[in-house]
Amino acid sequence: MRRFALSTLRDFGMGRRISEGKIIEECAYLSEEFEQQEGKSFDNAQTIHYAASNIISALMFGKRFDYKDSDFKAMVESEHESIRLTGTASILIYNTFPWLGPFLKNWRDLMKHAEANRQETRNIIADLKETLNPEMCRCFVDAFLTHKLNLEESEIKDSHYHDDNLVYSVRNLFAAGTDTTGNTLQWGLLFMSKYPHFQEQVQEELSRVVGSRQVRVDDRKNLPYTDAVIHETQRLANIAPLALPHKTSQDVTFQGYFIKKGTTVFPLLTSVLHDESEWETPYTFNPSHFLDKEGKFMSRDAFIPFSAGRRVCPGESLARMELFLFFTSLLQRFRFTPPPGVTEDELDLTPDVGFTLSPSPHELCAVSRQ
Ligand code: HEM
Repeated sequence: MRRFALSTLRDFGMGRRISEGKIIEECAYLSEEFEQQEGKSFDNAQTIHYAASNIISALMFGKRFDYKDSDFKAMVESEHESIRLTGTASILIYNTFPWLGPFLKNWRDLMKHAEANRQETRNIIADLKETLNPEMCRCFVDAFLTHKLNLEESEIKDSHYHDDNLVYSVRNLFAAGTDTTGNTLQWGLLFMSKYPHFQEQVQEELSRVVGSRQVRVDDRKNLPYTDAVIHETQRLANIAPLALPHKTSQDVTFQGYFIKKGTTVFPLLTSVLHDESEWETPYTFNPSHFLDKEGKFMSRDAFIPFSAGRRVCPGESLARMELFLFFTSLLQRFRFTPPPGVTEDELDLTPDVGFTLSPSPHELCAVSRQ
């Protein structure tokens, strides 16, 4: 999937087309939803996932969805549930003994969610096919279909560009791009509520450097403290602890261990992101991990939440742009606090374990700063 999906993304120009503007527009919708809570405590998980999902939707389908659209909500929630199920013990056992699948409730639920999501994707693709104009590419689906038409006209057979692969690619990108960014942003707001002195420093820097205007990607270089807080959020939250399974393409000896060609390998990102020999306080939220003595931003080799090498996350630059703009826009507008009657110490950082790590269900207040 990776090779042709990436070349389609390149044809479509992921970085260029999903402009900063689209994310900024989504920041406004997200802030509006938060504003409507009038400072009362609420669970921000769904709204944040809808916002992240809309960026992928704009890329895949050329449009965003209303947060109240029931088909869209069902699709995002079903994707979230699928990722949770993928990390359950029974599905991990199924991965080793696939014949067990039909006997496992989680496997049957996972298949149900997967089929529902594929069907919803087929419906959206059918609408886009009806209005396809090869001269005017609106989105990833258009780029894929146009490439497919060109191959058919040149009578090239056996290509990867067929309908099933389009559905699977869209689903993979949708799943990979929603929960990851959404969970990270949720962690960021939870850390800010738990550690208000870090939140105040971010807000002080934002007020001093940007003021009340909209933050732009270009501002990042002038916001070292905020950048460090976002990096530290990704490091400590460690939302993709197992990355994705890889397979060795040849026999290899690694740190004295022989690994046979064709062995499935999980690159444990936790072992790097929480490595005691790399980080001064590996288990504590500490933005200084990314700041030098003069307070300038400092990158670290052991910061690999997007993994590394040839299979590094292809959505990294998009995700980094999203995290920066969503996080700064929200902190400019709101102060995040625990619900009334709950102390900062009582905010629980135990993750909800699925294939990704999301914060356990919780509520926060978003108190308007204006
Ligand atoms: C905070 C956000 C994100 C994090 C932490 C993250 C992290 C990762 C990691 C660790 C992997 C596994 C790499 C490996 O195999 O070693 C991965 C793969 C992937 N990511 Fe992301 N990701 C994020 C956002 C995104 C976004 C926004 C997209 C969508 C454009 C995306 C698309 C993908 C895809 C398609 C793969 C699979 C690539 C393959 O099969 O080789 N990710 N991501």
